[in-house]
Amino acid sequence: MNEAAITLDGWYVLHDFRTMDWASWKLISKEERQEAVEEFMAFLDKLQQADENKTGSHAFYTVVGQKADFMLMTLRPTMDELQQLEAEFNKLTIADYTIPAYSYVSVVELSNYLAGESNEDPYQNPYVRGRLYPELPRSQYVCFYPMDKKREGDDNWYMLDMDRRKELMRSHGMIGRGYAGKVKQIISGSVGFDDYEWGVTLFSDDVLQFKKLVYEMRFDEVSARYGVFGSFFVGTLLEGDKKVEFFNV
Ligand code: VOV
Repeated sequence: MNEAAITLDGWYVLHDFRTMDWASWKLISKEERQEAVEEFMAFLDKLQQADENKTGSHAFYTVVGQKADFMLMTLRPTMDELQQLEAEFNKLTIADYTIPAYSYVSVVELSNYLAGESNEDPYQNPYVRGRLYPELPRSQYVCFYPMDKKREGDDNWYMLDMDRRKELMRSHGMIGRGYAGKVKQIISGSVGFDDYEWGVTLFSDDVLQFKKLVYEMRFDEVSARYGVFGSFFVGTLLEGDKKVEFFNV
């Protein structure tokens, strides 16, 4: 049997994509809308509190295009907490005016492909902890897509031996490194949790860097031969006054 990579697993992640039912939203009174927005803002403040206490993290972005209107991404130490947050959101008045568009369930993951030999407990390493329990940045743009590694005929990632996969991942990492400081990536594993094997979430202040990075990776063997991709979502940060303005009609 082939050797599975050993993963380090961090916070659980829910990407929740919603479309606004603007027609229904316009039918209620201005006061009712204001109350619903205030209630939602209080919910977002509570999420922000968790970010500050480092007991979780979240990101709130619009989505450009017809796939959804906004994305709420939440990270928590347990799947149970994610479920509770999702239920809490669904019970808010604003949720009555949203239509579920897409969701993705995963857990932040680091593999051992490029890890050196060490006797220390990686879960105690501050760098590793920063990656597994990330404080999501407030970058201007987000990009999310799910992906698989192919299992077809001769192109089967899961039939490659460990050394070959290490070699390929090294090349992948080298391309990624060229985007240091420009794009922050969060890779979350979703085998057994959702329809694809990983969720890829990218953050940047320059939206064009998503296109450049994803395009450059397409030529790298890991993506060129083995990458299978789901839908792409791209959006802009909702922060400060923009959060409330978004719901103005
Ligand atoms: C911003 C750039 C960037 C950088 C620096 C980077 C580096 C690295 C390293 C060093 C490693 C391996 C160790 C680990 O950390 O797990 C990975 C791992 C992974 N990556 Fe990556 N990746 C990036 C970016 C990046 C992108 C844009 C994509 C999407 C691919 C594309 O074609 O659209 C991606 C995918 C992945 C996946 C699915 C995995 C897990 C694969 C597995 O089989 O386990 N990744 N990645």
